Amino acid sequence: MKNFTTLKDISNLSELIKEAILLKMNPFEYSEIGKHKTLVMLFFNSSLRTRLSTEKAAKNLGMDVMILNVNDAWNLEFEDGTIMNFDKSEHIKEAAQVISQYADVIAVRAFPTLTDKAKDEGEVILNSFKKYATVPIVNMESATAHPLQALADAITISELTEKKTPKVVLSWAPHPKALPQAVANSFVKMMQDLDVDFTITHPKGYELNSKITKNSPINYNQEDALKDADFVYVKNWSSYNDYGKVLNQDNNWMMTKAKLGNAKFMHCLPVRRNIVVEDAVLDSDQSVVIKQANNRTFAAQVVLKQILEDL
Ligand SMILES: CCC[C@H](NC(=O)CCC(=O)O)C(=O)O
Ligand SMILES: NC(=O)OP(=O)(O)O
Repeated sequence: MKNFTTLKDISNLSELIKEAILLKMNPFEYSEIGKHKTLVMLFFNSSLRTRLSTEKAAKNLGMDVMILNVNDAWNLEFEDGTIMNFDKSEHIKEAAQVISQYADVIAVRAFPTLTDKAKDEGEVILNSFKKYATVPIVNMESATAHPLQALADAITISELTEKKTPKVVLSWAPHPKALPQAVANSFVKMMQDLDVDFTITHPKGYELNSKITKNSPINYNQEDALKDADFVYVKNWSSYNDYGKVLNQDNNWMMTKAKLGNAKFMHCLPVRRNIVVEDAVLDSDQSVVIKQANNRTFAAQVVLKQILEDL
């Protein structure tokens, strides 16, 4: 594996999931493979799970890890040809090459603007690192994708399903802020690659990019969509078509025990209790969010292992 920036970088999903589960059973089996190799993790935005699980994954493989909150360094310019006489001190061309000298692998988190759709869809930050860095790049959530989360989600469903083809529902839920579509996008793409009966449910106006949802069924009636679900994945996202807007905060879309039926509840975390999902769900044995978050380590570890093997 060269880079891990989108789910397209996965050559064999079922094998990757199996390998991740084996790593989970014996996390230090390959603790020599990363010896004298350095992972540099760059955060343009906040994180708890991604930061800690990816560092743990790297260290399980024997890697050294350096972490930089990029906003603590110089303000970076990403446009070519800019006369840099304003608030940007360094161009990505220099920054990416310099960091590449300190790193064997660079991981980047950079959320969308949610105001400039072209810039976000163009994945300017992530693709600038891919263009100017001279080492492999790992996406720790970019403007339109969160592949490490989606891989952990797939591992979780594969481990916990009691059926060959479980019914999986992605349900929108309200949130006080405008959030990215990245997690939802990658989950949709991942479910399209798994043997699941997949449905998306959200209010009108929250359609995700149709180039991603393709022919996955969309049901505007949440209750109907949730019928007989085995896994319910809840996530808020802001409008794609009315880009970055919060059109609806209807708390009738909050996930409740009554709606959940016998399904397992999934969420990438962090989650707003009693806005996105009621306490009773999170505090029940139907919630698998803690197991799901644990699988972030092994999603990152199997990706880093495959990148290290191809260095
Ligand atoms: C893994 C999720 C990261 C991010 N979530 C948030 O920004 C939540 C922020 C909040 O609830 O204040 C998102 O929705 O993409
Ligand atoms: N799920 C996830 O990526 O969590 P963090 O934003 O805490 O990294």
